[in-house]
Amino acid sequence: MISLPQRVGTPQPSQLHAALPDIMDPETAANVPIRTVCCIGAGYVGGPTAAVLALHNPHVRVVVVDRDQKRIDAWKGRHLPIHEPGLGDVVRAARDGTSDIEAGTEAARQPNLFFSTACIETIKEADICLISVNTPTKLRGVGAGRATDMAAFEGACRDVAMYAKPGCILVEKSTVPCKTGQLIKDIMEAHRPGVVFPVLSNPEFLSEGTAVRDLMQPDRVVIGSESTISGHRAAAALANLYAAWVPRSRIAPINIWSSELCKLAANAMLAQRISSINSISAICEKTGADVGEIAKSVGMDPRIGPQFLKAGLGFGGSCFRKDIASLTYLSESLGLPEVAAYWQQVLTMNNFQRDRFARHVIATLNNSLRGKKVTILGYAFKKNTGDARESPALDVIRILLEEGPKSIAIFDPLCSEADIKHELSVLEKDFAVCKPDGPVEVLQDPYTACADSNAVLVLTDWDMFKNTKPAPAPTKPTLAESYDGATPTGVLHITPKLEQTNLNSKPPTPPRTPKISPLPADIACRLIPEPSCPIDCTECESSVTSGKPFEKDITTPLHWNDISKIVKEPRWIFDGRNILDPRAMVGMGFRLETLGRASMY
Ligand SMILES: NC(=O)C1=CN([C@@H]2O[C@H](COP(=O)(O)OP(=O)(O)OC[C@H]3O[C@@H](n4cnc5c(N)ncnc54)[C@H](O)[C@@H]3O)[C@@H](O)[C@H]2O)C=CC1
Ligand SMILES: O=C(O)[C@H]1O[C@H](OP(=O)(O)OP(=O)(O)OC[C@H]2O[C@@H](n3ccc(=O)[nH]c3=O)[C@H](O)[C@@H]2O)[C@H](O)[C@@H](O)[C@@H]1O
Repeated sequence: MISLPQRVGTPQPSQLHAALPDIMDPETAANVPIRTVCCIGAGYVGGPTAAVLALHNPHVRVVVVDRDQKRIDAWKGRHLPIHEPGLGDVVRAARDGTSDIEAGTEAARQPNLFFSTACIETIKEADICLISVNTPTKLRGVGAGRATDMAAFEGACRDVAMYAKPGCILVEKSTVPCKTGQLIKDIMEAHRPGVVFPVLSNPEFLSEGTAVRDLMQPDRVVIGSESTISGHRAAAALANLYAAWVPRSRIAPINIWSSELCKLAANAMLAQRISSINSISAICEKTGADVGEIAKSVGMDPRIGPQFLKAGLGFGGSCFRKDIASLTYLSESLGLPEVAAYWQQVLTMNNFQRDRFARHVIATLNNSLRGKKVTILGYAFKKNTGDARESPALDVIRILLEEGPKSIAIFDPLCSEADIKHELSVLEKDFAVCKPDGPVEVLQDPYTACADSNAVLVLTDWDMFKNTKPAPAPTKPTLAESYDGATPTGVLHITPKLEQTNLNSKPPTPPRTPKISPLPADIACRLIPEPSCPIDCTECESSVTSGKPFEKDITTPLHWNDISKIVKEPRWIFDGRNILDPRAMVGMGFRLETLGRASMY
C-alpha cells in the first residue's frame, strides 16, 4: 500500500476564495510574464507539444531538453524521431524560422524552438518547466506491474527544485497518479525550503498518429492548480500561452487533484469501451451476430456515440494499460478493492481478446505450427504511428512462439526493425527469437514476408492493408479527413483515399500524397528549404539521388490479389482488426477468419 498525503483536495477556488485572481483573465497572466519555456522530455508528448506551443507563441523561447543525445540530434535534423502527420512542418517553422517573402515588407519569423541536452542550464533560465518524461509501470519492488514508476519524473522534479529560479512554474504534463502534486511540493521543499514554486497539472490528451491535429484543435485544455494566489497566477500564465491558439472557452481550470485524476479516468473510460465491445465480439462469434453491426447500431444512440467501439485485438500502446494499472493500484491503496477489481477487468478482457485470437490461429492450423510459416502484417499498436511499444502483436507472437513455428515474418510500413526487435527482446528469456538463431524475421517488403506463408495475420489497422470500399469523398474535406490537423485557416491537403479493390486486378496506385501541412498558408510558403541528406544517410529509405522520396510509404495499397498467389493453400488470413472485406477476400481465394463474427468465410 502506498501512503498518500492526508491533505484534502482543494475545493473549487471560485466557490470558496472569491479574492483569488481569475485564472481566465489575461490581466492575471500579466503578473507572470513567460519568456522561456523548458520542456523536459523530448518524446511523443514533449516534442509535438513544445513545437505547437512554440509555433503559436513566436515571442516565447521554447527549449526541449532530454538526456538522450540521439533523440535530441534527431529533433534537430531532418528525420524527426517520431512520425506524426504534419509535425515536420510545425517543427521546421518554429525551429528554423521562416524567410521573408519580400525583404523589407514582412519580417521573417525567428527560430524560437530549440532542442538540447543541456538540461540544467535550460532549467536555470526557464520561467516555466513542463515535465513530459516517461511514467511507465514499475517492473520490480512494491507495486511491481501496477504502480507507476516515478523515477524519471522525480528526477526531473529534483533538477527543477535544485536549479530553477524562485517562482518558476512546474507543470505536470506526464500522466501521474492522483496526489503527485503533493509529492512535487515535498521534493521542492526538501531542496529549496521556503522558496515558492507553483505546481500545475496540465495532462495531455493527444493520440499518436493525430498528435498535431489534437494539439492544434484540442477538445479541452485542463489546467489544475492550487487555490492560492501564486497557484492562480501560474495557471493564468499557462492558460495565456494556450490562448494564443485555443479558444478560452476550451480551457478548463480545475483543482489540481481533479486534473491529475481526470487523465487516468479519461484513458480508463476509453479503454473500457474497447473492452466492452470486445466482450460482445466473443459472444458474436458463438451466436452468429456481427460485432460490426452491433457497434454501428449501439453507437447510433447519441448517449453512447460511435467512437472507440471498434472490436479487434484490444488496445495496445504505451498508455492505456499502464494508466489502468495505475488506477487499480491507486484504488487499492485507498482501500477500495471493489473499484480496483472493476478496472482490472478491463485489462483482463483486453488480454483475453488477443489470447483467444492467437489460440484460434493455432487451432485453425491443426493445433501445430511446427514446420509452418506465419506472417504478421502490421506491428504498430495502431495505424499512422511507428511506435512499437506495447503492441498487441507482441502478445500474439509470444503465444505463437510456444508452438515452435518454422518462421514468423513481420512487416510493418513504419516501425523500424530495431524498434520491433527491441520490443521482442523481452521474449528472449523464453525463446531464441530473432534470426539467425530464432525464427522471427523483420522484413521491409510485405510480399517477401507473405511468400510461402501458411497464415497471414493482420495485426494493425493500416489503411494500406484495407480492401474495403471507402466512403464517398465529400466535396470539401472535413478536418478529420484533411491532413489530420489543418487549422481552419491552414492549407488543407486531402489524404488520398484508397480506391475500391477490383477482385481480379491490382488496386490502382493512389496519386502521390500531396505535401501535408498543418501550417497557415502564409507560413507554409515561407519555410526555409532543408538541406539534402548526405548520400549515405542511414535514415533515408533510399538514396536521395534515386529521386525517390525518403519517407516510408504508408499509402500504396497492398495487392491482395498478388498475395493470394504466393501464400500456401488454403490461404488463411486472420484479420485481427476487422479491416478486410470478407467477400472480396473470399473472391480472391482466401479463407478469412475475423474477430466478432462466426467463422463462415
Ligand atoms: N505517448 C502518448 O501518446 C502520450 C503520453 N502521455 C504521457 O506523457 C508522458 C511521456 O510520454 P511519451 O512522450 O510517450 O514518453 P517517451 O518515452 O516517448 O519520452 C520521454 C522522454 O523523457 C526523457 N527523460 C526521462 N527522464 C528525463 C530527465 N530527468 N531529464 C530529461 N529527459 C528525461 C527520456 O529520455 C525520453 O526521451 C507519459 O507520462 C505518458 O503517459 C500522455 C498523452 C499521450
Ligand atoms: O494517454 C495517452 O497516451 C493517450 O492514449 C490514447 O491515445 P493512443 O494510445 O495514442 O491511441 P488510441 O487511438 O486511443 O488507441 C489506443 C489503442 O486502442 C485501440 N482501439 C482504439 C479504438 C477502438 O475503437 N478500438 C481499438 O481497439 C487502438 O488500435 C490502439 O491499439 C488516448 O486516445 C489519448 O487521448 C491519450 O492521450
